[in-house]
Amino acid sequence: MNDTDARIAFIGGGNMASAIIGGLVRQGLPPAQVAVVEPFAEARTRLKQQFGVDAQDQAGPALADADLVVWAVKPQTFKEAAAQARPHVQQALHLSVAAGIRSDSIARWLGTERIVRSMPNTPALVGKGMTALYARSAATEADRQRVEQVIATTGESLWVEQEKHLDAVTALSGSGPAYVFYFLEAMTQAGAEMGLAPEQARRLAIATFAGASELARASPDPLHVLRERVTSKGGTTYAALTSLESDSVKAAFIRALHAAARRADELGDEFGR
Ligand SMILES: NC(=O)C1=CN([C@@H]2O[C@H](COP(=O)(O)OP(=O)(O)OC[C@H]3O[C@@H](n4cnc5c(N)ncnc54)[C@H](OP(=O)(O)O)[C@@H]3O)[C@@H](O)[C@H]2O)C=CC1
Ligand SMILES: O=C(O)[C@@H]1CCC=N1
Repeated sequence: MNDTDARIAFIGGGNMASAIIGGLVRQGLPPAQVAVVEPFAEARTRLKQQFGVDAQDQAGPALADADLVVWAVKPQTFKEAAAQARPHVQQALHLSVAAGIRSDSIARWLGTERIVRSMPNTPALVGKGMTALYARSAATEADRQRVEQVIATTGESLWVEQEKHLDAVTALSGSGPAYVFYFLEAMTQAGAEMGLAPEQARRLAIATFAGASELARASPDPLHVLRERVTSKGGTTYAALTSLESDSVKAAFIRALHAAARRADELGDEFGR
C-alpha cells in the first residue's frame, strides 16, 4: 500500500488500532502518513517502537489532512473522543471499529454522513483478520473501496447490508477469537491432566484448531459431515461428543453468542446517546 497521498488518522491507539496500523505499515504505507491520537503515553511509545508511527496525546490540526479517520476507541469513550476530534476531521471518510455504536450516533456526533462501520477481530494482528463492513448510504463506491483497501492489509472482509447484523458479527467473529482461546485453554488443560507436557498439549490444541479450520475452509462439505468423518462408530470421538451433548455444551455456546449480541445492542443504547 504505497498511496503517496493517502493519510490515515486513528483515534485511539490500542489493540485494534495497532492491528490495522501493523497491517498498513507491513504493506508499505510510510509511517509518516499515519497520525494517531492516543492519550495513554505507554501506548504512544509502543506505536513508535513497533511501527515508527508518531502519536499525539490529543486531537489537533495534524489530523486535518487525513482522508480516512479510523475510530478505534472504546464504545464508552467514543462520544467524548468525537467531540474533541470533530473540528479537525471535517473532510474525511470515517471508519468505526467500535462495538455497538450505531452509525446514527456517529453521524450526529461528527456532523457527517460519510461513515463505514466495521467489526474486525484480533487475528488482524497476524494478517488473518475477518472484518465485516457496513456502509451508510452517503458513503460512495470510492469510499467503500478505500476502506476495503485498508482492511485488506489485515485479512479478509465482507459487507453486510443491514447495520443490525453487525451485532451478530460482533458476537460471532468479533468476540470469536476469545471463544477459540477458551477452547484451546480447555484442550490444553485436559492434555496436561492426562500427562502431556503443557507445551506439547498447547501445540497439539493449536495445530488441531488451525488444521480443522483449514479443512473446513477447503471442503465443500457441511460442517456436520466433517464432524461425522472424525466420529468412528463406538469410538473415542463419539464418547467425547456424547459427553458434550449431555452437558448441553452446544446449546450453552449458542446462548453465549446471543448474550454477546444483546450486549452489543445495549452498548449502542447506553453509549450512543
Ligand atoms: N479488542 C478486540 O478484540 C476488538 C475490539 N473492537 C473495538 O475496537 C475498539 C477499541 O478496542 P481496543 O483496541 O481493544 O481497546 P484499547 O483500550 O486497546 O484501545 C482504545 C484506546 O483508546 C484510547 N482513548 C481513550 N480516550 C481517547 C480519546 N478521547 N481519544 C483518543 N484515544 C482515546 C485509550 O486510552 P486509555 O487506555 O488511556 O483510555 C486506549 O488506548 C472498541 O470500540 C472495541 O469495541 C472491535 C473488534 C475486536
Ligand atoms: O469485547 C468487546 O466488547 C470487543 C468487541 C469485540 C471484541 N472485543
